[in-house]
Amino acid sequence: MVAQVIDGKAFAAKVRGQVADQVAKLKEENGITPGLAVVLVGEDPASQVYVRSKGKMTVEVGMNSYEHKLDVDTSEEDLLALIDKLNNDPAVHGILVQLPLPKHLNEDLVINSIDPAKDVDGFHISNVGLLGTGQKSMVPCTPLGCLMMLRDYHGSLSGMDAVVIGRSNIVGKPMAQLLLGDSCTVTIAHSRTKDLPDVVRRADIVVAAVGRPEMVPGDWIKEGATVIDVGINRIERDGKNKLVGDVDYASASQRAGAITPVPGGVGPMTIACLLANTLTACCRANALPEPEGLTA
Ligand SMILES: NC(=O)C1=CN([C@@H]2O[C@H](COP(=O)(O)OP(=O)(O)OC[C@H]3O[C@@H](n4cnc5c(N)ncnc54)[C@H](OP(=O)(O)O)[C@@H]3O)[C@@H](O)[C@H]2O)C=CC1
Ligand SMILES: Nc1nc(=O)c2c([nH]1)NC[C@@H]1CN(c3ccc(C(=O)N[C@@H](CCC(=O)O)C(=O)O)cc3)C=[N+]21
Repeated sequence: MVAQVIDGKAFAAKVRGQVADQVAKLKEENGITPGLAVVLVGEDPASQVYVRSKGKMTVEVGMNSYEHKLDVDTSEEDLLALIDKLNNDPAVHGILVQLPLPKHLNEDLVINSIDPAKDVDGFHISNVGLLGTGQKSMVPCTPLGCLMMLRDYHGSLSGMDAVVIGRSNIVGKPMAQLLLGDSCTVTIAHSRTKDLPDVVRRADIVVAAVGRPEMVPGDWIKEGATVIDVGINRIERDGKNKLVGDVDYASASQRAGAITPVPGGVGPMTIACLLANTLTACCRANALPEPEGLTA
């Protein structure tokens, strides 16, 4: 079997188009422009690339983008003061603090100081709790993007066996919650999982969020399964820098029914969902109806 490629890049462009339409409507009918503030501490090159790309796409859909670049040795006090300012700024509907933060900053403390209503990453404990109890929340962008692609491809996910490899707070755990919410039978695998190949072989849906280049080979994939590859790994091959996922695409695409590529799969959907979340936050802040099809 040769897998159908799930084109995250094209899907993301469609989602951004929907967001742009809604933003135009908000401006015209309500005189409101959604605003997204992105905070970057330090000069990690990969983070700088993402932040630039987020800023560009924010402006492209008609939103205001506020970038705050702080020195690598910024104190916790100063960072918290900035977040407080953004929490109280009515022009800012979404706040994203780029992770990882430099070691001297307490990530949990920083994230939990963001107003949950503006927490477009969905990382605040209050949003995590709301998601876990099936209540309306801000849903983390990467898992939301994966869910949108799965729903688009399958329609209903009800009753499917899903295996999520990885249990991080930003991808694995919220992904598992969303799949459970769509009535999958969910297994969360991690570095201590016994017989990982056998666990993965049972899955109708495999979501790989590990951070290990091409660690999932094709022969772990059940014939016809859907594979969502979250991994973003930079490697050197044949003297060239390459971006590869956590799944060995060449072999997995010979067995899967559908698969997301890297690049051009989950990554672009993450940014599209960040914009969708900012729009949702803006609508909620103004007691306006929420955009349809852009939330979980
Ligand atoms: N496309 C996108 O938009 C995004 C992509 N990413 C990418 O996704 C990947 C995962 O990110 P993130 O969740 O933040 O990573 P973390 O490092 O926080 O988590 C990795 C998880 O993988 C598990 N793991 C590690 N080694 C193995 C192994 N050999 N077998 C099984 N499980 C293992 C770990 O288990 P344990 O808990 O036991 O240590 C952990 O739960 C990275 O490549 C990252 O770059 C991340 C965010 C967004
Ligand atoms: N607070 C916070 N929220 C995040 O959502 C967050 C974060 N911190 N820290 C880093 C990770 C990673 N992440 C990606 C976003 C887009 C692509 C993306 O667009 N990737 C392109 C390729 C980009 C390239 O060429 O480097 C693709 O896969 O096609 C990848 C990764 C968001 N993250």
